[in-house]
Amino acid sequence: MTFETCNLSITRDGVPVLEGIDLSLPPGGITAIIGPNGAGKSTLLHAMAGLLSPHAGAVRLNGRDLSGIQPGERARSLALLTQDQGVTARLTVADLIAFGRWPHHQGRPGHEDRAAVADAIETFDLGPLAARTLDALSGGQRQRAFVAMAYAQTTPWILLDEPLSALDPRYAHDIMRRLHDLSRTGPDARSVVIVVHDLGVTARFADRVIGLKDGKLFGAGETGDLMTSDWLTRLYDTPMEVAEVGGRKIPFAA
Ligand SMILES: Nc1ncnc2c1ncn2[C@@H]1O[C@H](COP(=O)(O)OP(=O)(O)OP(=O)(O)O)[C@@H](O)[C@H]1O
Repeated sequence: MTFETCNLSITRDGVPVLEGIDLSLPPGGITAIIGPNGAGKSTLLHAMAGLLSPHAGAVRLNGRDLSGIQPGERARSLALLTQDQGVTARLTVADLIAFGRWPHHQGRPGHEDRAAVADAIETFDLGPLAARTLDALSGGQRQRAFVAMAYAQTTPWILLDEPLSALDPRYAHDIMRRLHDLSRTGPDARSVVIVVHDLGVTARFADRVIGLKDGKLFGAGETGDLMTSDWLTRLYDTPMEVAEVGGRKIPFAA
């Protein structure tokens, strides 16, 4: 199942924020969307999820225009985790994750739904926290629960808008490692698209990178090919270096 944007342009409040974005994402692996603040990363993710209608161009899932896919089928094809989920803090972790199954059961959960919730709780190591309410979790634990909710939707595509913000390195790496594992496990592998600011995490875990700048596609390709000081310096308009430590590339602002 490929995800494409064809000459995608998005206007918000009459102002163009994305222009002529052409992308083709193959299934599997992690794709990181990076770029300066205000470049249009969240806008692109929301457009890919069908929450913003294109001003021009199209988003295509497996060759089909997203606008022609019914909401139920869309919800079974892709899960979007936005920055502001707006759910009540009194919800338990297990209820939150079960909530993600709604498009599948519409209020009448069955065996498959319960199995998906149990799998998400196990995959994201949330067993000891399952009965806790969201307001009784640390920021990192809460983020993990939200990512698990997206995972429990068992969609081929998982779109995550800055799920690592406010996480310390241990939690950030923990979530990325889990996403990395589930994006390459055979026929059930999920395809993950993630908006991220942490370039260290990107260099380490992303298979592909999409760079956005001023609402335009700055570049897209294999992470190893793009993570160079020259490309990052031009993307961020600030001097960037890429150090190599223990065989790993570590980008940083010089
Ligand atoms: N709801 C909205 N209404 C109008 N304009 C918006 C809205 N949301 C975002 N924008 C504008 O669209 C542009 C792109 O914003 P977007 O949030 O997609 O960027 P971003 O790359 O995700 O930024 P950041 O890294 O700061 O989160 C910005 O100029 C922003 O002001």
